[in-house]
Amino acid sequence: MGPRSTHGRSRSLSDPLSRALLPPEDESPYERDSRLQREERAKRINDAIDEQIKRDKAELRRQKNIIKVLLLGQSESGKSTTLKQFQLLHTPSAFHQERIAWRAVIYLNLIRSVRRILDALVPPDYPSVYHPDAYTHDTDDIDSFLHIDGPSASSSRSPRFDRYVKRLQPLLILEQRLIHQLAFPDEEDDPPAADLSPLSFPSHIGLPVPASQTYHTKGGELALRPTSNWKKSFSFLSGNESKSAHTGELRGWWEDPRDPVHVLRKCVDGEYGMRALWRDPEVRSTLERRRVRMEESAGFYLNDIDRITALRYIPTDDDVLRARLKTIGVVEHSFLVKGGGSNSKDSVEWRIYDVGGARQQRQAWAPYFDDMNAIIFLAPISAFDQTLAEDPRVNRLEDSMLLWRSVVSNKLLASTNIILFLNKCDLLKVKLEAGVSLAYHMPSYRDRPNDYDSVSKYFRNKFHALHYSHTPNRRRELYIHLTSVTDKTKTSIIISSVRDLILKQNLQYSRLL
Ligand SMILES: Nc1nc2c(ncn2[C@@H]2O[C@H](COP(=O)(O)OP(=O)(O)OP(=O)(O)O)[C@@H](O)[C@H]2O)c(=O)[nH]1
Ligand SMILES: [Mg+2]
Repeated sequence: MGPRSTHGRSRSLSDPLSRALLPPEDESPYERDSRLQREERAKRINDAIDEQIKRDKAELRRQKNIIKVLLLGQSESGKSTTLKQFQLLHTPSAFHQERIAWRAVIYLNLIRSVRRILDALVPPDYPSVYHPDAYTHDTDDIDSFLHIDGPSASSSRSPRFDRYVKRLQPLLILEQRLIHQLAFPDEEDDPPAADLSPLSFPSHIGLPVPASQTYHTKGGELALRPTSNWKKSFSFLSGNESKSAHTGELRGWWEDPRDPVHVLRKCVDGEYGMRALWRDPEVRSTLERRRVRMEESAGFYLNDIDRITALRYIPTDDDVLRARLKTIGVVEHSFLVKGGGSNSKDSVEWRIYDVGGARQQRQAWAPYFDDMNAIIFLAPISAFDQTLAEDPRVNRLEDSMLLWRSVVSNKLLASTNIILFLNKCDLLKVKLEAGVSLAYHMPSYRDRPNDYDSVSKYFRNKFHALHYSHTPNRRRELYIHLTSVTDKTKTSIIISSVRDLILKQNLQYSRLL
């Protein structure tokens, strides 16, 4: 069992019958009363049928010992990371086997961070530096980011930005090659070199192939459909895994000159290499001035450049949990857990559904609403000063709250258990300690203390109150956890308790039937 895609079951929103069912215009008061009574009776019958269908479904699931859990929340809230934690806990050997496949995603995350830094450093009126022609400029004629932004602007003319771009350009070409390899794992060869240019950075990757159903890179972020077989490309040691006849040593990708690790390694050292870029104090201060906090961005590996670019690098569990690959569509992952059925010896099949959280992806959620045992909703509370990637006018926390309100008020979910993860608490702590003020971004916080305990308590109460005032089912208990789902140890404890809770509620519910 493993991830598989599920197709959307669409629900028609328009009702062509409703106009035909409007009451006649010349209806008498008596006719109106009896019509309303008829309609009321019909509604009661209808509701009873709906309820019965739901019970039948639940009963069928119970007999088959299936538990279904839906992960919801905005993009980058941590849904896929939570799914990885479930996998790590219940199918650890499969998770470990797949670690190697994440190498390519982690390389791509690292390159994306480099590209984001270069994007942030590019001066507003800079010529199209990412265009290949830009590299023919006499670098001394081009103002650097240091020159344009800094107070000493008029005194220094440094071409450092251009030197970084030039030095790191092979990474940007490698990025396209990796995307192609992940998107088309069945192709033996690299795309022809001619396909790799011209490059159009920073915000739109010039793809070497026509836009495909398999993946997209809007905003420079890679996303793969669940049907894509991307793990295949990097799942083995370069296809030529073998033992050396002389030494008996394992031979792998590091011996393949075309492996991406070699290009990466060439870009690490030197005055304008990756390591120097990230350590450059002037780069850091420009990032700070422009309020770009790389440490809190998804897929952050800049503090691990040497380890990640080592010849024989194999991702650790933590690396895989931190890897960022945006979800599109719906991914289903299932596994068996011993015990917990109505008979304690039974195995229960768990099916976890991980959806895409970006705004364009949310219409795929509703068809899954009427058939779930529980929902785990993730709200990243560190995001109070950030805006959505898909719409920079919308504050992320505000979006999370609106989403939360619409989920808890949804009638289809009235009898579904809801567990709330107030996530990214590690980042929240760091942010508050760095002095970022919640009240500045959320005036309703007023003059309360800007420390982790007060802020997390405030959010807990806020989300709880939204549930209380909008739920159609006041008897539904809400369970709230403060989480950092990239933390393996803490999250495994939370997941175990969530799992036991869902099982208990499922048994209680089935006893009521
Ligand atoms: N530091 C930190 N990073 C986190 C936490 N939760 C998730 N992340 C990281 O945030 C990024 C986004 O997480 P995902 O799990 O991919 O988010 P998602 O909700 O699946 O996003 P979509 O697929 O776009 O809907 C990943 O790089 C995660 O490793 C957390 O609690 N703390
Ligand atoms: Mg995801």
